[in-house]
Amino acid sequence: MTQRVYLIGFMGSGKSTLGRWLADTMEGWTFLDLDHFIENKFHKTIAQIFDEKGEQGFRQIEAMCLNEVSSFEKVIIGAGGGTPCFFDNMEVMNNSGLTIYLQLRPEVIYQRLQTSKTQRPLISGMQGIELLNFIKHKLSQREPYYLKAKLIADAENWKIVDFVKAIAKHS
Ligand SMILES: Nc1ncnc2c1ncn2[C@@H]1O[C@H](COP(=O)(O)OP(=O)(O)OP(=O)(O)O)[C@@H](O)[C@H]1O
Ligand SMILES: O=C(O)C1=C[C@@H](O)[C@@H](O)[C@H](O)C1
Ligand SMILES: [Mg+2]
Repeated sequence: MTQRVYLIGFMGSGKSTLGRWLADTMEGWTFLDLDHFIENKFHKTIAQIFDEKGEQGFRQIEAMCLNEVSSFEKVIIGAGGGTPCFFDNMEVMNNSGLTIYLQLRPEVIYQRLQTSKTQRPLISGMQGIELLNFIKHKLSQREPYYLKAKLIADAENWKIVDFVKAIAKHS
C-alpha cells in the first residue's frame, strides 16, 4: 500500500475537508496540509509570505516543503491549489505516492469559496462575476497539470468509502 496520498485541486475544492475525514477513517494515518506546514515552519501566514517574497518566493518555499514531506509516511497531504503547476512538483508527487485530483465545475468551486473562511491571497477582495471569471480562467490554465494525477475524482459526488478503497488498492 502507498505511504502517501496527495489531494490536489483548485482552491476550495475540498482537499482539507476530505483529507481530515480520510485521516480520521484510516487508522495510523495523519493529515498534513501543505499550506499549514509552510506556515508553521516559517512562523508566517501564507498571505505574509506572498507580501514579503511575492508569488515567486512563495513557490520556491512551497516546492522545498513539498520535497520535505514527500518522504513522510502514512500521510494524506493536502497540496496548495497551485502546487501541481510549478517546477517538477507534479512529478515529485506522482513518484512518491498516489495523487488524486478533486475535479469540480467552476460554478461549484465558486459556491464553496463563498462559504469558506480560509484566507486566500490570490482571490482576496474578489467577489461575484469577477471571482467566477477568475476561477474559470485559472482553472483552464491549471487543469492540464491537475490531470496528470493518477486518479481523477468526481469531487461533487464522492463517497469516502470509494477513496479508502482506491487508496488501499494502490501499491
Ligand atoms: N464534499 C463537500 N460538499 C460540500 N461542501 C464542501 C465539501 N467539501 C468541502 N466543502 C466546503 O467547501 C469549502 C472549501 O473546502 P476546503 O477548505 O476543504 O477546500 P480546500 O481545497 O482545502 O481549499 P484551499 O485550497 O483553499 O485550502 C469549505 O467551506 C468546506 O466546508
Ligand atoms: O491556488 C493557489 O495558487 C494557492 C492556493 C492556496 O492553497 C495557497 O497555497 C496559496 O494561497 C496559493
Ligand atoms: Mg485547504
